[in-house]
Amino acid sequence: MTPPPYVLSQGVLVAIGNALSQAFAVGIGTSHEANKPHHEARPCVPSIRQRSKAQRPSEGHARTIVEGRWGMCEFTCKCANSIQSWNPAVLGLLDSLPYDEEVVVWGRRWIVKTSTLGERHGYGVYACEDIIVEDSTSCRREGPTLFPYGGPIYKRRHCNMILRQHPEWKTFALEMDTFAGSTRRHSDVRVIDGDPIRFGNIAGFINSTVGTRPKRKANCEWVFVKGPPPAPYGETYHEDHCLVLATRTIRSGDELFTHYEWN
Ligand SMILES: C[S@@+](CC[C@H](N)C(=O)[O-])C[C@H]1O[C@@H](n2cnc3c(N)ncnc32)[C@H](O)[C@@H]1O
Repeated sequence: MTPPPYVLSQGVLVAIGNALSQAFAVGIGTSHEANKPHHEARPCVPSIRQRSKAQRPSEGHARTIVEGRWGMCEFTCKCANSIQSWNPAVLGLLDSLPYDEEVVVWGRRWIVKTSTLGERHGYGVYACEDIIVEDSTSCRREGPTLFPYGGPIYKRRHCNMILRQHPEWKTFALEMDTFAGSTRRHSDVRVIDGDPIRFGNIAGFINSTVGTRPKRKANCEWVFVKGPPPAPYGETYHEDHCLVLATRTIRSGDELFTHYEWN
């Protein structure tokens, strides 16, 4: 015998309809917000970039630091044909760096303002919180990570060409492969264009101890590290990179200094 067709009352149908429409609305995130005017809508979920600005990198990350010395480079060359674009967010840097205003980079607070060296030497980077280095003599290269030295990477020969056209960029170019044992040819050595204005590279505002009076002591150092940066930055940036590490305890209000030839 054929079973009778299953008949639902109108009340049951309405109840099911309401339940379905509610479930669907929750699924697309509009249930109780749907009737609000547009400007009251909640902000969207933070992007990786927003999160990375506020997050301090994991210190447990094993670093393979390559011994060597890095310095700003001087260039001469002919002409440029390819200038790379670069997104500061891939290394957790800010799009732009305001002066005289606190910013958070890699989970620490900093301010960029006129250097203690004096106005004619431009800006410097100051800590807005204490950064403790436990044993500054024996752990020099194990100090806390401050932030990366970021920007588009060029081979030296291409950078030479570009800097010929833009001589104002040269003070921020950092050579990566200058350590003993590097097998790269001179012209293939990689150079980071770390212009802080164009690329949010806060490290580009760090001044040198060289020639300072009274003599400034270096409290940080940039190092070349094989492989990606510590989490969460390694998720989007997979290459070798340069980091700025604290080498001595830095107190809130101290200006960062490292040793590099700039003249
Ligand atoms: C990487 S930038 C540092 C940020 C720079 N003060 C600025 O505002 O752009 C290097 C330049 O800063 C200046 N500078 C860095 N260290 C210095 C020092 N010890 N004495 C004088 N000027 C210095 C020089 O003009 C140098 O070319």
